Amino acid sequence: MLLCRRQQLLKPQLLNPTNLFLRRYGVPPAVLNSDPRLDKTVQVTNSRGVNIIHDPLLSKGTAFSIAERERLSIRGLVPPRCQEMDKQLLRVKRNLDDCRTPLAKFVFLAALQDRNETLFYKLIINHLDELAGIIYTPTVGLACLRSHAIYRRSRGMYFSTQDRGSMSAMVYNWPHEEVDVIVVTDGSRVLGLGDLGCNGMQIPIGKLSLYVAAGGIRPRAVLPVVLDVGTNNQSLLNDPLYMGMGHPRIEGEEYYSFVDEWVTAVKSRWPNALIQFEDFKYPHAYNLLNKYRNSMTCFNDDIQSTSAITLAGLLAGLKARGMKQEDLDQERIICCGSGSAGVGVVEGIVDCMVAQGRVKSREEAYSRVWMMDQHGLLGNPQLSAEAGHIAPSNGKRAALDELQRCYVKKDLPDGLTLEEVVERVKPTAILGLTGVRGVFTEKAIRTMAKYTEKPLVFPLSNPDTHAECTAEEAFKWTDGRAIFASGSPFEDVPLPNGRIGRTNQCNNSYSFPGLGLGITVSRANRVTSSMFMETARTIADMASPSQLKEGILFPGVANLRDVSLAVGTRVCEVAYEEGVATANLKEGEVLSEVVKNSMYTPEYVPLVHYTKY
Ligand SMILES: NC(=O)C1=CN([C@@H]2O[C@H](COP(=O)(O)OP(=O)(O)OC[C@H]3O[C@@H](n4cnc5c(N)ncnc54)[C@H](OP(=O)(O)O)[C@@H]3O)[C@@H](O)[C@H]2O)C=CC1
Ligand SMILES: CC(=O)C(=O)O
Ligand SMILES: [Mg+2]
Repeated sequence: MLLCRRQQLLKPQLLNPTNLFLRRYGVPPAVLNSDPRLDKTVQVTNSRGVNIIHDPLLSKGTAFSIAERERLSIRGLVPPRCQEMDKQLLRVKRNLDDCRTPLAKFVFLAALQDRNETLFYKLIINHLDELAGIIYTPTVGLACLRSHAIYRRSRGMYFSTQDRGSMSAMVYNWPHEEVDVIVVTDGSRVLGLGDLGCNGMQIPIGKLSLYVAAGGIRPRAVLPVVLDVGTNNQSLLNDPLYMGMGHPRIEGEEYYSFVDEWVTAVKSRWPNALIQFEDFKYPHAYNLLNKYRNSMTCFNDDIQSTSAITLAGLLAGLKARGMKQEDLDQERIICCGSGSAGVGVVEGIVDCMVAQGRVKSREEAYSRVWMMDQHGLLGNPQLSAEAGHIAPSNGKRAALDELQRCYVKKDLPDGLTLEEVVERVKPTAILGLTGVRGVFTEKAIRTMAKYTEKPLVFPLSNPDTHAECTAEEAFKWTDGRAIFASGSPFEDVPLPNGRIGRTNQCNNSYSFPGLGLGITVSRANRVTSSMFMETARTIADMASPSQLKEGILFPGVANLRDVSLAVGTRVCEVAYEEGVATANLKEGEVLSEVVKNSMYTPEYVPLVHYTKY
């Protein structure tokens, strides 16, 4: 039954409309020839009539030409005047501006995406700076919290505990044959908002919207997925509108075999698709990454691409202070948060220090980083006992895993507070990956600024309400000297002396779209560690000297497409250098051009109806 449906689907293709093609596909040349856009490519579809209007990947709203209306049987089904995209953009932007709240804008944009993806992406790309904060953090966080209340229409695929044993059939319910990128979450740690169960679906949708808008992946080749393994969020379980499974999360072997069934199903239909694991709680995030990274094309966004952009921030931060990128080992870095993102980030920093060759060993690199969790510093329990304290590791804290143990400081008492650690360590950089507002206290930041001329203050948690401190606080507590980067966007801060405290957004949205682009174009069969380090280096080199002088570390969000092109090209090169690329390059092809030309741009192309008899 499912296979029959699959066979019925004709893969829409972009083809050159030569006469031969027209004859082969039986489209009356007279109709096609009257289309003024025949010099462009055409898109062939087996849909017609109202189905075209209701298909967001095909619909053009009022922009169907008269010839198209004729040949697609939609004459009379749309208003008479053909309006090109510029008029449509004017209308949707006005409507968007009329929305009073960010959440209302989110709902409006989601509805537009569900009606007409071409127009949606054109609008997003034209106003990336303004709209990234709606379709992505911070507003997407609010949308996740309220997802069960604002739900309008389904997007993506849900695999739940009631689907065990059926997943390899279910994947054929997805209507598109080609899938390049899948973003999957189990909703267990959505941004800094905790367990939101299947409401977490807004995250894969938002990430994939950036894959398309910034990374140039084709809209029909992306698939957002939620694995609904239950939720431990009691208020969602109690809410009659909640749409997910109404039981607590499955754990242990049951959980891992559920994910395994899903992975097997997805790989059976789309063996080459890139899978991005997103917002899985610790330690599932690491366990899944370690289980699959060596056998398929996948990565964990929170662990690996967060590491890339944070490393980029530190490398650019060195240059902003007149140092060299190779001076990374000179930094003293406190990382608040030793979960998925925190450990991923510090591992990336250590990898880079080792690669730069200024430290003699990995152990020496560890000594430049101090890790904290909610119980304080990962330190030496024996020293706590000597100081008369009960160390958190003595009951309060779950046992540290292998990676976390590398960062334990033998010379400092376990469980020291941030203020105490800052006083002893005199850090040059402080990273926040806790998901907790207020972790960067005034005392800690002021003490840091006492010892460091230009402290790097990076409250990286999302959404903005969960950032460890605000931009205003960071600049106030450092007398305007901080170099500031946050996970969610903050406005620049006017300083008393007429200067402006520049803010940077340090979010994995700078890295994953380009990574996906490079991996897709090269058809890499593995995602390698070097891809992340090279992503960091590429982004770290993008700010101009004058921007760096002002404390600007990265190009603005409006330039995400350029960033993704640069990252995509470098990742593609790495894929060929490391022998994991499977796409054949033609003699004389320039990689940057290949990557650039492969990027999707939202334009209407003439539609041609064709049914295979
Ligand atoms: N900017 C970006 O691009 C990204 C930002 N993030 C953000 O990072 C945050 C954390 O994500 P993730 O690592 O996956 O989450 P985890 O739940 O895996 O880890 C959270 C960590 O923070 C620690 N923590 C909690 N409270 C405090 C506190 N008061 N002081 C110090 N540490 C504390 C926890 O300690 P304990 O184990 O003791 O509870 C744990 O180690 C989220 O808010 C997320 O939005 C994530 C990915 C990308
Ligand atoms: C940005 C991101 O991936 C997170 O906050 O989880
Ligand atoms: Mg995430």
